[in-house]
Amino acid sequence: MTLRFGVVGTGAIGREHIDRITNKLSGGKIVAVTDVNQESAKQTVEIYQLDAVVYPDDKALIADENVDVVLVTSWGPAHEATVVAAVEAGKYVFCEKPLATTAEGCMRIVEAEMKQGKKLVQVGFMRRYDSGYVQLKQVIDNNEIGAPLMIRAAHRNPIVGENYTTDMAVTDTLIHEIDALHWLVNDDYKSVQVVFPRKTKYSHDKLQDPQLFTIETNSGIVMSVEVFVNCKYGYDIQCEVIGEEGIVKLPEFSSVVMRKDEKLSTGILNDWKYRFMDAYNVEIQDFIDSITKKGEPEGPTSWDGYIAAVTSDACVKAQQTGEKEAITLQERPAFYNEKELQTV
Ligand SMILES: NC(=O)C1=CN([C@@H]2O[C@H](COP(=O)(O)OP(=O)(O)OC[C@H]3O[C@@H](n4cnc5c(N)ncnc54)[C@H](O)[C@@H]3O)[C@@H](O)[C@H]2O)C=CC1
Ligand SMILES: O=C1[C@@H](O)[C@H](O)[C@@H](O)[C@H](O)[C@H]1O
Repeated sequence: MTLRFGVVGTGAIGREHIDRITNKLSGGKIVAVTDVNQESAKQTVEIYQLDAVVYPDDKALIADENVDVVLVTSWGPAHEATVVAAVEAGKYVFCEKPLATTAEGCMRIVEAEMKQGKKLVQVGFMRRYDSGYVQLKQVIDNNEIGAPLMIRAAHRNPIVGENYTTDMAVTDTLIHEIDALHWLVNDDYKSVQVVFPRKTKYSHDKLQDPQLFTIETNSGIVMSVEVFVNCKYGYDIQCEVIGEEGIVKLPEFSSVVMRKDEKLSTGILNDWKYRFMDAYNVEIQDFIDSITKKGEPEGPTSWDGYIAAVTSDACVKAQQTGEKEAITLQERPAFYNEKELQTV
């Protein structure tokens, strides 16, 4: 069985996912595309030589009975309307982060999905498919370092654009740690506080950079997460979990070691695309396989999208107040408890 994808948003990551579904993965095919920029949609069909219909908007694409899956790679604020419409039409959905820009929006998706009586939606939190994170989780789940007590993490981008503002350090960037860290330790968040260290001269007026988030979980694990998006030297993701009996850390990205000019050096990547390339491949292959073999996606759910949105709202509030802000989730519906999420 081949899953037929309709893509909403043919920008950067939309095209990358189209490329991987068409040329690298198995079991999927692009049959429809749309973009508010119709030229971009048409160009995409040409560039990737797709046998796909170009639709004027997401509604027309969702209505196509040849579309089994709606791949949502438009801008964040547009996600909710497309996902709700696709779910109401009974289509599977793979939605890039954020699932919706508000917790209420995510809850509307949760409700629409529960009404359909089966899981249809997966959120693009690809770190759960990164081999380093998967190894970290196995070590923690096997109790090899005892109970986790603290996490030290860092999310560093070399540079961001002029339109990237202080809140986007949360909604665009920290959101990946928000999803990955509670998943790593099987715990829910309780509170968050933010401090702003001395600002780098490389940042602009509307961006406080770097930022340091202290997030506490219900069991008392304290997570210190740095977001630094003008770090200059490269794209760098760090995560170290300190347990009662040992410490486990993400591996460094593998690169050759060079001896030259009296120096021993190794490369650092400069872009998330390369750092998480394998994770995106595994993530989307797993999405395709779980639907074709088991009838529903098994990756991050709409409820995970909701957790991320509630936490993200609290982090943005904490940026504004400077106070410790509570992170309060509604009770998890049994619908999202059915089985443990599977990853690679
Ligand atoms: N998982 C990850 O690591 C990453 C996730 N993302 C997420 O993917 C999404 C897209 O990001 P990019 O591709 O970088 O942005 P982009 O700006 O390159 O592409 C977005 C495309 O969506 C189109 N679009 C916007 N609203 C639309 C609508 N209502 N209907 C149809 N088309 C619409 C735009 O015209 C544009 O072509 C964002 O939500 C972003 O946060 C982006 C980069 C990495
Ligand atoms: O999702 C992503 C980007 O949108 C974001 O801007 C980067 O900070 C993240 O590292 C990347 O994974």
